Amino acid sequence: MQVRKAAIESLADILVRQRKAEQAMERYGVRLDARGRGLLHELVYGVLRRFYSLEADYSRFCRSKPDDTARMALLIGTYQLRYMRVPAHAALSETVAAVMQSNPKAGGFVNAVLRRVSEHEPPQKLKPNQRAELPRWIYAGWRDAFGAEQVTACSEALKTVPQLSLALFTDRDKWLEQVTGMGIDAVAGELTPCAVLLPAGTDVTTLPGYEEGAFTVIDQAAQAAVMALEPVCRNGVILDICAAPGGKTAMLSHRFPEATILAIELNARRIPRLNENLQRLGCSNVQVIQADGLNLPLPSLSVDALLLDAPCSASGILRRHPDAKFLHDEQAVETLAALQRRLLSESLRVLKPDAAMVYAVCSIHPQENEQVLAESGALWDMQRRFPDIACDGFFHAVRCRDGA
Ligand SMILES: C[S@@+](CC[C@H](N)C(=O)[O-])C[C@H]1O[C@@H](n2cnc3c(N)ncnc32)[C@H](O)[C@@H]1O
Repeated sequence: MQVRKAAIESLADILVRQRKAEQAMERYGVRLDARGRGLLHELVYGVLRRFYSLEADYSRFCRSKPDDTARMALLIGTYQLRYMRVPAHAALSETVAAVMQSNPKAGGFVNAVLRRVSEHEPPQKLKPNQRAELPRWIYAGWRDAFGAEQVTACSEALKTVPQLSLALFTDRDKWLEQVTGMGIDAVAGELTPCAVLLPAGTDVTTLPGYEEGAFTVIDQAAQAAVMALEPVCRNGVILDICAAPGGKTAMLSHRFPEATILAIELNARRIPRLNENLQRLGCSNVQVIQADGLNLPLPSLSVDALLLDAPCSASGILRRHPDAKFLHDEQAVETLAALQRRLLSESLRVLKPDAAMVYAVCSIHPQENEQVLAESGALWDMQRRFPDIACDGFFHAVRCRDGA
């Protein structure tokens, strides 16, 4: 019951107060043991991944509009009935007991609605966005930009629990041999020469080489953006703008050991973790600088290569962060796109004329992709990867030298 109560409170934080899932679960799951936290994660992320069909499911049986607490309880109750192996009577009684702790009056209503859910099949008729488990505006935007078939393929991938994706800094074949010898199901990723995929839920700290910094956790589509940065001259300066928590910084550091990497991060609270990660991963050629990417502390035409991994709406990584569906709306995407354009313009200012540059975002909205680059005055070789089982959705673009 305590786990369901924490799930109701976490979901209210995310869906009503627009807080991030990780922060909400940290707050309400603090008194739970490891097993309880695992169940809390499953309930909260499961509901966020399947929100639209769950809502359509229980709403059929509501005669009045549930208040926020009852709504969260109905979501987790319906999720357990449809997707978990919890016996129906336990799902009902535990969820009702949890909601009664915060709102005793809602118990009878939640009980009655969940009972009816348990007695019926899921609804056959769902709107396209409900079937895709996407907000209407994302569904419509992607359908118009990429076609209905592509949205269906993306949405199926976004409903899944992602595998663990690593970038290895050591010999991949040898490492894979060692890990598979331990009975762990690991395979090489296809998008980069250092990518490895492991089953969802694998504890990275138990893998060989963790202590020695032999790998970092980073999706292989994001790795491909780093690999797209062309080699720079020895002793060159590479700027990594928007660097924390440092997955791409670490890759840059290992890929270009003779360069100096300047890792620029605005948010002071994210810098300790960035430093810790870089230290653990043995990145001795990185200098971390707290600065605003909109006002870089560097002269014009001074850097040899640059990676701009801009803040974005995270639409490509909804399977990892399903809360992002509820944290951004169309207006927020426009605001982010305006920021991305300004970061791009400042990046271009500090680049040497013939320098290499990659623009990257973990969103696939055209507004944050090609539309950001359209007025940059440069030509770009663009790559949009749609989310699938083996990788996140991601966009990166390499500046073409002859367009610079
Ligand atoms: C997409 S994340 C970067 C992920 C990172 N590159 C990695 O691979 O681990 C975006 C980061 O940009 C930072 N950021 C946002 N606005 C910024 C700005 N104006 N200047 C520099 N960093 C900024 C955020 O604090 C956040 O850490």
